[in-house]
Amino acid sequence: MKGLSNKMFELILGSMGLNFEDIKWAGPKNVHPHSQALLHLNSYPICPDPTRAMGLAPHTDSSLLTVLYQSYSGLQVLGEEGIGWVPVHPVNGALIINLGDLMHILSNGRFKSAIHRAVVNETHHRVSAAYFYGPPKEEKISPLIKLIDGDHPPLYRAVTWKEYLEARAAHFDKALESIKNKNA
Ligand SMILES: O=C(O)CCC(=O)C(=O)O
Ligand SMILES: [Fe+2]
Repeated sequence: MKGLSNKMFELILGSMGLNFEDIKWAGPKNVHPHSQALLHLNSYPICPDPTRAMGLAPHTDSSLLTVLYQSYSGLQVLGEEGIGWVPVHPVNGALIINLGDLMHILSNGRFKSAIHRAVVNETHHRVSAAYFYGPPKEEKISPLIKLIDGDHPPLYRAVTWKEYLEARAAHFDKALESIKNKNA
């Protein structure tokens, strides 16, 4: 899981013309980043009336990225501008990659964290496993210096993963807003 997450992170950085050398804690190229991760196991029992229950309420993940396995359909992602909830169905042998708020901050908003939720169903006990991948505890995450210029000021102040989780506890879905630079 860690190897896959490192690779995904490297590819995402690459798409912005960057690599691990641009991230202090990630270390030089070809050396694995000193990341940390958390595993969440979710269980959603069969529900006789899914219209009256929510599996997991809408949220963004706080991680840099999340690798998600789901046993049965139920994950939904909120599309942009009136598209509404889009189901993400499981594909045999495939995992889902969700971008989290720390990636949103690190990329200075180029990569948006995805709002998603999980719904329950009448026929299947559903399980999912979410592997949250992020920086080491003490490392501050801020918009990467190479993505900042006169036209692109840093949108967010620097936070550790722990500090960001504290902002989430205090501000819920307004956490990203709460660490936004005033002049940005
Ligand atoms: O059960 C799912 O598909 C979603 C799980 C999830 O979003 C989470 O654990 O953060
Ligand atoms: Fe999530």
